[in-house]
Amino acid sequence: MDKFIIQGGKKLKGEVNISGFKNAILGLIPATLLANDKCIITNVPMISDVYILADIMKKLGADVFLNEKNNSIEIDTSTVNECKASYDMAKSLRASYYLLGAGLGRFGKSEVAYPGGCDIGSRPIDLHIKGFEALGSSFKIEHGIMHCEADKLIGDNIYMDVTSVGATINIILAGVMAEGKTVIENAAKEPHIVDVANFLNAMGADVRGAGTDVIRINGVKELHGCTYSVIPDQIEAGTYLVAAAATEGDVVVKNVIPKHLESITAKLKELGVEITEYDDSIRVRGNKKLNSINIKTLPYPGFPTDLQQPLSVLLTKANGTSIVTESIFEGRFKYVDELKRMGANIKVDGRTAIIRGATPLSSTKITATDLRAGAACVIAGLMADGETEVHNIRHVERGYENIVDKLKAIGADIKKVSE
Ligand SMILES: CC(=O)N[C@H]1[C@@H](OP(=O)(O)OP(=O)(O)OC[C@H]2O[C@@H](n3ccc(=O)[nH]c3=O)[C@H](O)[C@@H]2O)O[C@H](CO)[C@@H](O)[C@@H]1O
Ligand SMILES: C=C(OP(=O)(O)O)C(=O)O
Repeated sequence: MDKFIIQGGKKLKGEVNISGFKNAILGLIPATLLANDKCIITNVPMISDVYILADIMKKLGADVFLNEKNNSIEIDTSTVNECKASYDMAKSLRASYYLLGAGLGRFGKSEVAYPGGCDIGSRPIDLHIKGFEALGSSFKIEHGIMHCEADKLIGDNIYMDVTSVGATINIILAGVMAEGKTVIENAAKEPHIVDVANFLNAMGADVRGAGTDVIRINGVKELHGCTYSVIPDQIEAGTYLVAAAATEGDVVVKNVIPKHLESITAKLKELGVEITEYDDSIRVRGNKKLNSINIKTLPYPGFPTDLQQPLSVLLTKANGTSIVTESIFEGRFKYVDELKRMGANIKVDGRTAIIRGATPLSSTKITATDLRAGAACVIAGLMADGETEVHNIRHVERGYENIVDKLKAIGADIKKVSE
């Protein structure tokens, strides 16, 4: 098991380059199954979730070449004849459920073990199933394996009563080669949905309206390979913006789409952090005195649940009481116990955390309970006096490419060591 050792109190300064979006590439890789051809994807983040998904594609029979040097992946799925992912293949990541929709779209049949992923609360898939059934698929779970099967997929109108990113992507994957028109109403609008739709369109699909709450798909007979570049990771970018502010630093976060980051930059400005936006970068200058603020996580364009944990750490530095409401995942406050051990004054009541600041954080041993909780722990270590050990960093490595090198390059004192 590896851990991070961080000597806190260093102001971050310089430039950091943002990688491709984890939550987009995790949809794009399963989507390649629909092509029966070769796809080349660039700007791929080299993170453990990508390695695991690439391995699953290999086990399904695809020809996969992951090029770490130029952050690309080539996937030829013409050698795949069926879509069966066992428990051992699917258990370690949530995104394995996209194989259900992609396999159904390509073969009319998919068998995928119930997915794993971060322990951040219940992660139902009823809306995914509702969508597949509307397109004509049957569904059953046997011995932990989900089975979908359709003689023929036929487009339909699907209304989602809860806005779900995963279900929106999965229904698009199943619907692109369905006969006729599929309409998804109350669709999620996250940038990664637009990225998956753009990728599928580059493969010859006809998906319109992604990024709005009505997505219209005109089914096509077949898809072909393409070359495509993943959008920048707005959650990684938001994490570095917060880390810079938390250390009262001065950092330019490069290779971002500022529009995707509006909900976080607006909150940072409200806190009293100086933000300057350029075409594809954002400069953040921290401030010693911060105002307390309230945040509520919401589907895009609201404040993202994935940045709730990193931003909450910064709120321990703000004067007064900040209230954080987590409306997407009920289990996303586990990191609070770690912060309390560092001296934070935080009370959690159900889906709300009340953070009283400003409280300095003092270093100790802390443990990442999930991916973004891990990012929060790293930021806490950067803020604290003395040496902080962050354990269970495999969670962090699921979603942050080269985090140690990137932080070191902007002045952090952080290293990864084996326990
Ligand atoms: C809306 C939202 O912020 N989604 C986030 C969610 O996507 P992810 O796709 O994991 O989660 P969903 O968007 O599907 O879930 C949103 C909400 O819908 C509910 N739900 C979902 C599916 C379903 O079939 N039934 C159901 O009731 C969930 O319990 C949750 O409360 O986690 C990802 C990784 O952290 C983030 O990148 C996404 O931005
Ligand atoms: C929880 C996350 O990832 P996943 O849904 O892949 O578990 C995340 O990206 O914050």
